[in-house]
Amino acid sequence: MSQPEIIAQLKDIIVEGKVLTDAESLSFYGKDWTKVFTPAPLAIVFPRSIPEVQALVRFANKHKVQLVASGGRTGLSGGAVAAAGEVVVAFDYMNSIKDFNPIDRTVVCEPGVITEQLQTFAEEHELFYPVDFASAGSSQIGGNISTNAGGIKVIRYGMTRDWVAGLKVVTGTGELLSLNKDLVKNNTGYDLRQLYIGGEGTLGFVVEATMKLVRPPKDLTVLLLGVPDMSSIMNVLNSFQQKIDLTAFEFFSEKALQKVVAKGDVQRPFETQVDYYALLEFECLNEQLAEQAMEVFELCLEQGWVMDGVMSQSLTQLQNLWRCREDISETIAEWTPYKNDISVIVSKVPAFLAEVERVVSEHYPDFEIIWFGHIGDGNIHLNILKPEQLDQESFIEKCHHVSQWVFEIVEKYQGSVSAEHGVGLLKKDFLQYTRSPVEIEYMKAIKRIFDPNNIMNPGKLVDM
Ligand SMILES: O=C(O)CC[C@@H](O)C(=O)O
Ligand SMILES: [Zn+2]
Repeated sequence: MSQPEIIAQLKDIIVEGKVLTDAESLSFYGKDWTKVFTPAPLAIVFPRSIPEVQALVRFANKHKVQLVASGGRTGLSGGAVAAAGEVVVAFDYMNSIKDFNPIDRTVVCEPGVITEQLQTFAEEHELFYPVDFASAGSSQIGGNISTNAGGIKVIRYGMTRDWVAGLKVVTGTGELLSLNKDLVKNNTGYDLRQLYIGGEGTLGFVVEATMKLVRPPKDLTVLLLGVPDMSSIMNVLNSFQQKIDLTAFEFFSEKALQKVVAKGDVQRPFETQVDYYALLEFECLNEQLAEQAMEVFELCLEQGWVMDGVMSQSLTQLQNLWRCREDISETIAEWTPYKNDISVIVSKVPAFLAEVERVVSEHYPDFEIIWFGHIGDGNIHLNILKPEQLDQESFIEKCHHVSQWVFEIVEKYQGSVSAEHGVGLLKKDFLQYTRSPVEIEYMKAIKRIFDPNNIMNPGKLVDM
């Protein structure tokens, strides 16, 4: 079937929604936040109902049309990129909250519901949706599920996976499956829901999700601490965790802070300049907890693990302190950074970091390195900034080369080459540092079952 014929047929299938083929839309919907791939989709379709999605998948199977699911496209691994004539399936019009069940504390969402929309809905009902990250204002629930989004509260609340009570999916053959039926207890064999969470759209589309909510945290307080070196950060984490249940424990380097402050919207938390900063958050429920936090803070000062610090006294101050950390990714985007999103178990972080630091400073002597991340759950974001005079291609080639050294350390420590951003196109070549060859074969076999014609986000995660 010719391309104009495919487009004409798409318009017949997506009756209620719309189909776009203009150059601007193709470019806009064909890329995510990686920005390194050149978008080249055939068309963008906007279904409005599950039957439309099913009809689309059946048509795509018949004519071997490749489909790429598209949410807010805030991904950082190229998982939602359409660079090879695919049809992008955007869920922007399947964006309503369909049901709320206060007894079960669940919300039924269409895939295009924006994360912030769900967070606000939960707040309006005196509840809380805890998966949070800087792109919550544009990312969509369907995308969050397909990438198993993490974010800044994982240490306390886990990843998106922990908040999915049930899923409706359309498989790669157009079958509609209702997975887990929102049950808390359901021991009836393989939990297929879990395959779609983090499946990066390679097994089919998430077309409805029942998300869990929880009681909101009370009296959140942030402590931002200046820390002389990476190993001290872990001592700080251990000292606080012995006494207080934390809702977040993040870190970033002085370089990262400098970039954010230079933008002009955020102020330095305190005058003292140190190499690293730890941001920790907890529910300051009573006087006793506040005193305990101060005691641990003083202990850390005495030990030389902390050089200076500030504790939030108001919601505004808490939000401003958070911006020192949350604004980093967007701020450094203008340097087209090469991103590493790596993790190990928390107890291995100090030794792991020491080795990665050594390799990075040896192999990137001339590049600016920005360290930050969710160190409390073992996840480090290592961003290498592109020098202005270096062209994009040579930069990526050099970074790819150094990545292998980093990933060898990841493998040695049994860590992950993608802690939360997903594999997509960017990390596909490095999957074997975290997954064994047999595991990868099983993954491919699973894909063949759900998507026998390899039409669902082909070329992402694994090559078939
Ligand atoms: O840009 C990055 O490398 C990380 C983005 C995001 O996961 C964050 O933690 O801010
Ligand atoms: Zn992150």
